[in-house]
Formats: sequence, structure tokens, C-alpha cells
Amino acid sequence: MSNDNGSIKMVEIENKGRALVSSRPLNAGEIVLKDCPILLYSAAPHATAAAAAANYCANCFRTIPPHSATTVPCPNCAAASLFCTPHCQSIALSSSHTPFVCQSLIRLRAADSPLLHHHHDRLIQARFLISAYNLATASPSHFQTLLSLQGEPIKDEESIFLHSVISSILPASSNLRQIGFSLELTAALLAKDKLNAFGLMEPFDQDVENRSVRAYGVYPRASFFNHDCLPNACRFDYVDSVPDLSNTSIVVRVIHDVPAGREICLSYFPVNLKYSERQVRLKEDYVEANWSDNEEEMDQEDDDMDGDDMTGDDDNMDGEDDDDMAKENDDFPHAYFFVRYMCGRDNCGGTLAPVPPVDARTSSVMECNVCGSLSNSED
Ligand SMILES: C[S@@+](CC[C@H](N)C(=O)[O-])C[C@H]1O[C@@H](n2cnc3c(N)ncnc32)[C@H](O)[C@@H]1O
Repeated sequence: MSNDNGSIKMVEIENKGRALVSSRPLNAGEIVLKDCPILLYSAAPHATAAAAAANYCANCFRTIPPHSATTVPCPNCAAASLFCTPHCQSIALSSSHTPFVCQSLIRLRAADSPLLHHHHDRLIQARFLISAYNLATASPSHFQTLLSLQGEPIKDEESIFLHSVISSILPASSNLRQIGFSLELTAALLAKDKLNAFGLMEPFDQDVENRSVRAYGVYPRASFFNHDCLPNACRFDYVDSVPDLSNTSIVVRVIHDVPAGREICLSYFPVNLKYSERQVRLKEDYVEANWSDNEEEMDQEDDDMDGDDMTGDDDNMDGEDDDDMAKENDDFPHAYFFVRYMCGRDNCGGTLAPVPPVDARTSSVMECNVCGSLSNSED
């Protein structure tokens, strides 16, 4: 179930498609959306029994503590899929880990195609397809929601290969024909996944430069946020913590005050990614590319940034070369964004958002959406 408390609404924007805009003025730190996934799948589909045992629940993706007394395996694929509690096991057996998924995963692990096992991305895509085709039967309405998301089928070498893999591993007895199993549908599903899936990341570790993805999820409302390199919102997830909502939900908060009617955007990439790397990722992942980063948008962001004096002397932001990123993006809004909203902790690159306002009063406490550290914006 998603919850956007009426603070945002969906609109169509020319050249961007559907978008979420503020329905009223929003205070810095305000939560604009809490969204639950309609589909979650592991980013480690090749996990062996030993690896699974050391890792996380195959249903809720929480870390399973070593020697946990409540851990139970799947009754069919045994230690290859573990659940943190009998409750998680019981939910999974009728939703994300049905006999259909279980049998398909056993065959996927046994498939002897080097083209599959030597390409981690393909294995993950095959894992996604198993979950997506399972969704068609386990939750037809969620399957329709998945199909309604952005993404046109592309029948290329990749989708043809993955369709043939999946054709050989999905259980023959299932009602695949009824749900329209075809190359066309496989290609459409792959496109939905590529453009819309969010990664649930491993918790921050200062010694690790690039955090890995633990699981991917499709969030039906959050999928309508468009990208901006200078976003006005960021998302928080809590996969290993126990907040007052499901641990796989994501929460989106605005990072500064936003007037009514303004588009709310996320950055699809870590905000510390260099401009040139961002352009490569946009081209690779979102064929349209060359969105954003135009003068007009920067001017608008300039107006947005929570009332601070933006007209002052910006020489020391523009000209100094002690900051690689500011140098590459040598314009005032980028430099301002980095200084004010980017976490300074080593290997973090997270975005800072104020903690949610109390009685409409913006907090000066900023929280990082990656490492979780708290800082005072007035310091
Ligand atoms: C996750 S979806 C966002 C919602 C999408 N606009 C829709 O109509 O469903 C990602 C897609 O939105 C579009 N998009 C996102 N950010 C954009 C931007 N800054 N400029 C243009 N198109 C954008 C691209 O088509 C991209 O593949």
C-alpha cells in the first residue's frame, strides 16, 4: 500500500511523461511518500546454500543474525532459501516463494549456460522474470500495475536470450499461456524492470567504496518520480532497521522547501557521481538521455533552495578547484547543492534531508539517506 498523504499528485509533463508534483507548499524534510514494493527479488540469485545461510531472509531481506533460533528453510529448496521466521516463510510460500518460484530457482541454479552464469546482470534479469511471471498468478492486479509502468518492449539479443532461458526453466505445468507468456511480454517486463526498479542497498560501511545491492524492488508510486541531477527529494530505506513500517518500504522526503505545483524529483544515481559518469549512466539505463542539467532547470533550482541568500558572491564556489565535483559541475547551483545537501563522510555520497518537521517547523537536524548520520545544518 502506498501512502502519499495528499502532498503530491500525478500530472503529465511534456517530454517527461507522468510526474509527481507538490499539491501544496511543502516544508523541508516533509515525507511526501511511503511506498511498499509490489515485487522484490534478490540481487544474488546464484546464492548457494552456504551463502544464503550467511545472508538474509528470502522474503523480507533483513539480515539473518548468525545462529538465529527462528530461521527456517524453504521446505522444497531447503537451505538455498532461508526465512528469518516461520511467519516470513508462510507469507513467502503463498507470494514471493511459491512452488513456481522455488522450482524455477532450482532450475536456474542448475542451468549450465555459461552465457548466463558468467553475466551477473543476466542472472539477475532471469531472477526478475521468475518473480514477474509468478506475480501474474500470485497477484494479477499487481502484475497489471507492473505492466502499466513506463517501458516499451525491445526485442533485442538480450531479451531473446533471456526469454529462451526462462522458457526452459519455468515449470511446464503453470498457466503461462493463459497470462500471455511470450517474447513480447518478456521484453516488456524487462523494460519495466530496467526503468523502474529501485535497489535496496546493503547498509553503509565506511570501508566499502561501492555499496552493493541486496535486492531490487518495484514501487508503484515511487516509479513516477522523474530524475533530476539536483533533486529536491531523496529516498530513505530501512531494510535492516525496524521503523514503524515494513522494512522494505521506501520513504521519500523533500530536502528543502518546495512551492505548490513544483515537480518533485529524485536523482536516479548517487548525487556525488561525476557529471560525465551520470551522462553515461543515463544513456545506458535510460536511452532517452540528455534530460536535465539544462540552464532553465538550474535557474529553477536556484529559486527553490529554501530561501537562503543565493544572490551573494559565488566566486569562491565557482573558482576554487579543491573540490573535484564542484570543479566538474562548475556552476553555482551544483556547488551549493554539494555543500549543503551532500554527506561529507568518506565513501558515503548520500543526500542530506532535514528530519521531518514537527508542527510545520523545519528541523535544523539533517539526516543522511545513506549512512544515517545526523548533523546540524546551522553548524
Ligand atoms: C521511473 S520512470 C518515471 C515516470 C515516467 N515519467 C512515467 O511516465 O511513468 C523513468 C522514465 O521517466 C522519464 N524521465 C525521467 N526523468 C526524466 C527527465 N528528467 N527528463 C525526461 N524524461 C524523464 C524517462 O522516460 C524514464 O525512462
